[in-house]
Amino acid sequence: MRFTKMTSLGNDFVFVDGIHQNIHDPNRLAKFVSNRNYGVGADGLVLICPSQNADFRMRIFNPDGTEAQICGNAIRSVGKFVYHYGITRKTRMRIETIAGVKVVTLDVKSGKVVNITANFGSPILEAAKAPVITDLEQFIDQPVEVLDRTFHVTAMSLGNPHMVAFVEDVDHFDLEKYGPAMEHHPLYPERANCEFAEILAPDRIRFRVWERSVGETLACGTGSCASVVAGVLTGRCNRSVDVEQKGGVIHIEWDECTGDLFMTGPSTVVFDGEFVEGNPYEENAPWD
Ligand SMILES: N[C@H](CCC[C@H](N)C(=O)O)C(=O)O
Repeated sequence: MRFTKMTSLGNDFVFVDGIHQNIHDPNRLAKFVSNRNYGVGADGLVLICPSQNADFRMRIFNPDGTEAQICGNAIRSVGKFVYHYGITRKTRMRIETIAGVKVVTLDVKSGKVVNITANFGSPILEAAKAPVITDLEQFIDQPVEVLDRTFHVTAMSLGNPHMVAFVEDVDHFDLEKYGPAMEHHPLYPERANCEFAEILAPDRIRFRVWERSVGETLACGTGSCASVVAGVLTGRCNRSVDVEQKGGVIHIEWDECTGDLFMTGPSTVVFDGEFVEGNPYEENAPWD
């Protein structure tokens, strides 16, 4: 089985072409490839599959084997992957996910994909669909007690669940302490990807993320969108924002007319390879 390692701002994934290869039990494969000691090492596994109603279908699995609905950095990387490996000549394509079909556009210069834009559509602000357990219709800037602190939280779905809290001095924020407690907070029946964000300027945000089923990652695409949406809804930022993360900067635009969220940034093909002795389906394996 061949695979490709790609990274988008340090949010790294193992990509497997499921169009030309037959992949069984991707949940288990995800645990194996993601393991940084026994496997390749990644924030998850991405399968590129044929689609009935779009150009391609993407499936994304977390390192614990659970399947997520969508991933912002991975879907942009899928756009680069299919072009880079000549699976398509299109520079604008529709990619199906559990969270719906998203349009991905490639910026190609001298045959190289330099930037990729994904349109995520509108964020889902209805609390019941975020999902958050509350009587409120929307969960915006609401006080939430976590351990010994109260955060003001905005919850939404980008296809996957997010919560955003604004903090001061995010670089010194104790993410290891509050991240897991927030991810597993009883408010979120499906848990949540948690973004702790600092406003640097109306057009510049810096955030750190504690991802559901992963922990801290260097960047999160859907989390960048969620941070800007929360910033706009609470009057903290503009609709066109550069979003800094540990792994780099991504640009987010939230279109006022259509409500669509656009994310633009790079993705790198690091290497490709072939599994030799690793057996992803081994019983009682150390990566379980
Ligand atoms: N890193 C991703 C999100 C992965 C989501 C996953 N951790 C979950 O929803 O369970 C991104 O760039 O949007």
